[in-house]
Amino acid sequence: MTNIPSVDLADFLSDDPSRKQKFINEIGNAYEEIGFVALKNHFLSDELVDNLYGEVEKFFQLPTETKKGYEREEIGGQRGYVSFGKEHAKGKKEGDLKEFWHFGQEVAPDANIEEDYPENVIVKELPDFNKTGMEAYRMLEKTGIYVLRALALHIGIDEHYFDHWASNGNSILRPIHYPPITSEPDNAVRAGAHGDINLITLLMGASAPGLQVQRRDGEWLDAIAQEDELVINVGDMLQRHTNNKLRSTIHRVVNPPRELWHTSRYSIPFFLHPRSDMKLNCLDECIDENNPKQYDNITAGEFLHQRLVEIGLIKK
Ligand SMILES: O=C(O)CCC(=O)C(=O)O
Ligand SMILES: [Fe+2]
Repeated sequence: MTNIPSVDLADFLSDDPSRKQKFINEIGNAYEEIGFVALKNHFLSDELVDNLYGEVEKFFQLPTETKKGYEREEIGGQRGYVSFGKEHAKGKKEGDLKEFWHFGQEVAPDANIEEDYPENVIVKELPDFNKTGMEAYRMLEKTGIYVLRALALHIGIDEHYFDHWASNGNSILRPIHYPPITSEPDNAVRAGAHGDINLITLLMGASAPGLQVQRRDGEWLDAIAQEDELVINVGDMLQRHTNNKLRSTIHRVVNPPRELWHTSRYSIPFFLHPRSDMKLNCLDECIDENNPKQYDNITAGEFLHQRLVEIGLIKK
């Protein structure tokens, strides 16, 4: 049982226009309401997911000193390792009870892209870590672009509008380790209530309990997906661009009950970001008399910078 609607990407990819439209309606309605769906028939194979989890668990088991050697504070942790407790939800002072890794975009040399992304950090101890991470990155990016096509049709803009912005975008794959809890955490939680920064998030790992999403009436619901489903939600950039038509739902990861404190939790979100020069200005299609323009104009790059300061990864 899950509290979030389940949708099937095979419907969108079908030759049957009514199945394609069914997918568009289901995901569009879900994103105007709860802001989350569980998606099956994405492009990640079970084998790739298993391999990635294997590599990620091995990485987080490395000695703390080794992991810290992969930390890149000068780029706000946008690549490599970010230590336990460093990131906090916007507006909260206690750090989240998590450590994580960031894989970023790798643009083909002939892609003719001006954007200059920081280099990925290579883990020397684990020969397959980076290769496996980037394979998953590609499959999640591909899945995400199809989801954005469905959303473009739902909004009433060209199906391929987002393709240019999302391909070679500033997306991040973030394997997270929430370690066992060893003492009373007071106000700290595994992940404090937040909205994601980016356009959409594709999450592997919501088959393990902990993730909760906030309904419009304030109620918190457990978001549990099937093993083979990705949980996909709208982030603040897309909410802003669609003038609140699509909802970036607040979510959090709660601490387990005391008898499970000794267990780790792993999850792997893919934060699909556009290129930094994408204008997030509210789309004309989403503005009318009843819903006037709610946000000032801003680019994705400017918005990201603001938020990285607000969550403690960049010092002003
Ligand atoms: O660990 C999870 O299930 C969700 C993590 C999350 O919401 C995030 O990193 O933005
Ligand atoms: Fe999140």
